[in-house]
Amino acid sequence: MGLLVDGQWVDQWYDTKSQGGKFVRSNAQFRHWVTPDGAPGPTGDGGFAATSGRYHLYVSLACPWAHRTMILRALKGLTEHIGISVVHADMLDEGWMFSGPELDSPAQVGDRLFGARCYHELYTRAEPNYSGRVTVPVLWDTQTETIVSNESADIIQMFNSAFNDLTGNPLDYYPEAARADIDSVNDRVYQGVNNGVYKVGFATTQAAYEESFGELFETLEWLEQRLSGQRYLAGEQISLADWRLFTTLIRFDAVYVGHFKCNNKRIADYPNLSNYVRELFQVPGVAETVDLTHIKRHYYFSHRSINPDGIVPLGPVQDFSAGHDRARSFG
Ligand SMILES: N[C@@H](CCC(=O)N[C@@H](CS)C(=O)NCC(=O)O)C(=O)O
Repeated sequence: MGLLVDGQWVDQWYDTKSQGGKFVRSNAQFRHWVTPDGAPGPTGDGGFAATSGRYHLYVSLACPWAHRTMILRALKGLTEHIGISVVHADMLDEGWMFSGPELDSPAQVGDRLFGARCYHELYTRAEPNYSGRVTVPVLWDTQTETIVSNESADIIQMFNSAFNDLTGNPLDYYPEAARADIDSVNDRVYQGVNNGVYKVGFATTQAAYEESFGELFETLEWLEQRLSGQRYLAGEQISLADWRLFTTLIRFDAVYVGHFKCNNKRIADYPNLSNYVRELFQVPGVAETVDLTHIKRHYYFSHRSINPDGIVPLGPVQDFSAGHDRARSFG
C-alpha cells in the first residue's frame, strides 16, 4: 500500500494520526467526461467522444467503487465497446499489481493494453509527475493515452448515457425526474455506508471507530426502513443509487463485519436489505461481476495492519441466488 509522490512510488499506509485517528478519503484527480460528441462534461476537458473500442476500464474485482463501473458496463451493453483489465486481489508494498498467486477464481488478471507489472505505471504514463493515491477504477483513453476519470461516481454516469447512440441501449439509471432524490440518497449512503465501512475499518482510535460505527448502523436502519415502503431506493425503478449501495452490501457479511469490525448486525439480519441485495444480485448480468474470492482475499490478505498474518476466513456460507420477496411485496 502506498502512493505516488512526484511520479515516484512511496510505500506508506494511510495517515490517520494527523486526523485524530480518522480515515479521510482523498478526492479523485482525473475528472474528465466521455460525452456523446466529445463536448466537455461537468468537469475537466472535452475531447472524449463516445466511440467503440477507444476506452478501457481498469478494475479490481475486490473494490466496491470499481464494481459499480463493471455493473453499469454490463447492464448498458458496453462490454464489446469498452475493454477491461483486472488487477490481482493482493495489494501489498507496490500497490495493485497485474499478477500474483493463483486464486480460486475464473477471473483473468493482467494489463491488456501495456502488459505492465504494477498498476501505478498507468498513472505515471498519464502524468509522469503524478502525486497522489493510485486507485481503481480508471477509465483510460487509448487515443490520447491518458486517464479520463478515476472517479467511479462519474464513470457510472458516463456509462449510463454517453454511449447510448452506439449501443442503442435506452435503460436509464439516472432519470432526470428522479435525480434530486437519487443524489440525496447517494450523499447519505456515501457518507454512512460506502465510505462509512472504511471509516469504521481504518479508524485507529476507539473514539473514531465508535463515531463511524454509530453513523454506519444508523444509516443501515434508515435504509432498512426505506426499503420496507418502496422496492428500490429512489422509488419503483432501479437507479444508480441502488447499484452504489449494492456493491457495499454484497461485501458486508463476508468482509466488513469481521475485518472492519462492522459487527452490530449482519445484512442477513435485516429482512428488507437482505432480500433487496438478493434481488439486485439476480438482475441478469450482475452475478458475473461478483467475485467473492477476490473480495475476501483482497481485504484480509492486503491490510496487514488490521490482519497481520493475512489469514482469509473460510466463511460465511451465503446464497445470493436464493429466492427473495421483493416482487411479492411490491410487484
Ligand atoms: N473515489 C474513488 C475511490 C476509489 C478507491 O479508493 N479505490 C480503492 C480500492 S477499493 C483503491 O484503489 N485504493 C488504493 C489506495 O487508496 O491506495 C472512486 O470512487 O473511484
